[in-house]
Amino acid sequence: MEASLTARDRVGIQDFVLLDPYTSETAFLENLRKRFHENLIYTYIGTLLVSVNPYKELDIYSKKQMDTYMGVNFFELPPHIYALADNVFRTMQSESNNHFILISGESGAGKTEASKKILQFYAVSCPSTKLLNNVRDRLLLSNPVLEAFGNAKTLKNNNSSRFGKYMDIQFDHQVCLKLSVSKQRFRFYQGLIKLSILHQGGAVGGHILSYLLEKSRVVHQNHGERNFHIFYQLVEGGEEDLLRWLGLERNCTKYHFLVQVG
Ligand SMILES: Nc1ncnc2c1ncn2[C@@H]1O[C@H](COP(=O)(O)OP(=O)(O)OP(=O)(O)O)[C@@H](O)[C@H]1O
Repeated sequence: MEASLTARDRVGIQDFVLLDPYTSETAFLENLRKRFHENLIYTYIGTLLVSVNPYKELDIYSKKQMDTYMGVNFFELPPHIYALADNVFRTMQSESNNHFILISGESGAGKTEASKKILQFYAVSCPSTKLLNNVRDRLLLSNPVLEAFGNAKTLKNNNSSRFGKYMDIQFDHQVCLKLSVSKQRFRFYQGLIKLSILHQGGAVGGHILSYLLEKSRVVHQNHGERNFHIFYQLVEGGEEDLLRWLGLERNCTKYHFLVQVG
């Protein structure tokens, strides 16, 4: 596997545990900056993964990349969220106990995207049966719906999650994957992914629980922020019959609660 590491992958230090001086915040940030300039957004601190939001599409989430990280020892390849996801999954299987992935960071740091990348990785790498694919598809496809009703533009993030989310997928006879994304106050947000082994077998099902929805946003948005996406999607994209039935006009500016944007 060493052969697949390029000179670019070796920019800076891949694992902060090896950073010298390891207590220096300046050296820490300089290492992150150096790697970020090469579009290397991931760096380890041991088994912890530090991610810097690139705010642009990087070609690092392809099926090929997923295949590369499947079943490979954690430190053999450059740091990646797929390496972390794969490591947790395999450790869970070998140890037959529960594991968690905790995702935290400030608003706009990329937590929601990270949790989606992990789900996408499991969707490809986990054992597949017809029933399991059904559960997997529902979980993945529910994201746009949940984001429509629970996400909004804020000053820090155009697609900020304004609610907490708990997801639970049970894989038939093999594993049970639990995903919990909880929203905390003061614009700090944490995601928790729990993986737990069930008895050996096929897909069982799953459920999603949402909580702590920022309901006040419906009637009040701070300067420069917006209401939940769904209102704009409805007014701009709803079918004529539906809008007529709801007594709505196709013009967001007609509605006070949708135009509090500065
Ligand atoms: N790995 C990534 N690659 C490319 N763009 C990314 C990545 N992660 C995040 N982004 C960009 O940053 C934006 C904000 O990320 P995200 O919504 O995941 O932040 P968040 O930490 O969940 O924020 P909040 O707490 O406000 O919900 C995304 O809409 C996307 O445009």
